[in-house]
Amino acid sequence: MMARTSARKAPGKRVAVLGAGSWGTTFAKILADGGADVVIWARRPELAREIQEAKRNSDYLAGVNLPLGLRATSRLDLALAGAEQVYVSVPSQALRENLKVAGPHIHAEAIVVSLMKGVEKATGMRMSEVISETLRLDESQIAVISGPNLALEIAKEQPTAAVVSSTSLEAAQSVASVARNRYFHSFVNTDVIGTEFGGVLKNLIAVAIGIVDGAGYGENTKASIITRGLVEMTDFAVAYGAHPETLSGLAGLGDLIATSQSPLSRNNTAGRLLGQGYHLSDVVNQMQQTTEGLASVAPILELARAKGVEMPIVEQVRQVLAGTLDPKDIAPHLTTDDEPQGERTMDGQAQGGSAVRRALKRAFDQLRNSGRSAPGDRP
Ligand SMILES: NC(=O)C1=CN([C@@H]2O[C@H](COP(=O)(O)OP(=O)(O)OC[C@H]3O[C@@H](n4cnc5c(N)ncnc54)[C@H](O)[C@@H]3O)[C@@H](O)[C@H]2O)C=CC1
Ligand SMILES: O=C(CO)COP(=O)(O)O
Repeated sequence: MMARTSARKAPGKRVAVLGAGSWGTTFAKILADGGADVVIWARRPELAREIQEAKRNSDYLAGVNLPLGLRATSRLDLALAGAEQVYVSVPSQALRENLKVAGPHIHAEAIVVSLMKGVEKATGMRMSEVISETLRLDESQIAVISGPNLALEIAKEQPTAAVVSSTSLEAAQSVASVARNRYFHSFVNTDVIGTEFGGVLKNLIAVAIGIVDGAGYGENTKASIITRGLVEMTDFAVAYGAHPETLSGLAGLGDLIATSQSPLSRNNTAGRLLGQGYHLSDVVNQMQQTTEGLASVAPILELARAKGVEMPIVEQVRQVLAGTLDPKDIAPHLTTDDEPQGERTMDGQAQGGSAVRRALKRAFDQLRNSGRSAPGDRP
């Protein structure tokens, strides 16, 4: 008689997810559905218990069944023991304090992956920079993931894609091979700056879209802000060393479209409430989940000033937040009146700003000289 071969699958890579909010929990599901052995850390023991025992997270993902193999704990040491990859999804302003506690339990060779889309208010640092500074890891141990990824849609297994970025292509590919399943596809690139800033900046434009929506403007206004917003995003990111192509990819335009159009977006929702005339304090009280865009406006404008980048839309978001601009006046003033009209008034990314033009020229020169394919999202 022929021996039956065992159908049991080899255990997947052991990974940890820190943060059991809507994105952390959804990402844990993505990883577990892709075959990884996942332990998620929740701050609150009762939430860890609910995920562990009922395979539910009713506060953040009502009605979603989580994978049976997903484990949860409120103990960082248990979540991180043996984890080869650590995915972090806490509010950006809380990253540093969380890493200080988690750091000693993270394996020396683990890859730490940021799922977050904010900058640290006090320092203006990107999340990968905070990870690098706090954990003192080699660059090849840090990756970020960004893209059009509204948590609830993905938790319902609606197909989408994202970009895994690391300065080490090998690290990006290693993460992408784990963060991938039948409904979630991970592309890779090595432009960490562009990928991270794409996620941060689209939040600000989504707040602007929400504001004009709430103020009663229609599709032309929103399309104008999305398009000009992309120019601001690209100008800014390129000034900090990003490839312009990244901003036209999933982590830039892709996420901008998803976030600007969806009522599931907290940034868009917060903007809409501001546009309807609610004060910032009321909006903050009403938002029960992380709304990164509200905290990012001030540090991003400061970083923009440091590089001489003009961001008229983001500047007007700041004024609405400060209560010094009536939401009805945010559009269609896509440029300020008291500044000279220069190349900003030209349309199209190639003419949108001198930083973009310089970067495009640099990229084309490099391509001509190297004969390699353009940087960007790769399968
Ligand atoms: N929700 C989404 O659709 C997506 C969110 N993101 C990003 O993921 C990050 C996390 O967002 P969400 O999971 O949506 O937020 P959330 O508000 O749903 O969850 C945040 C989680 O962090 C935990 N946490 C740990 N330390 C904390 C502290 N000191 N203060 C407050 N909360 C603390 C909370 O308990 C909670 O479980 C953000 O940077 C967001 O931009 C990225 C892609 C999609
Ligand atoms: O980043 C997101 C979608 O890609 C989620 O957007 P919000 O944080 O605005 O909900």
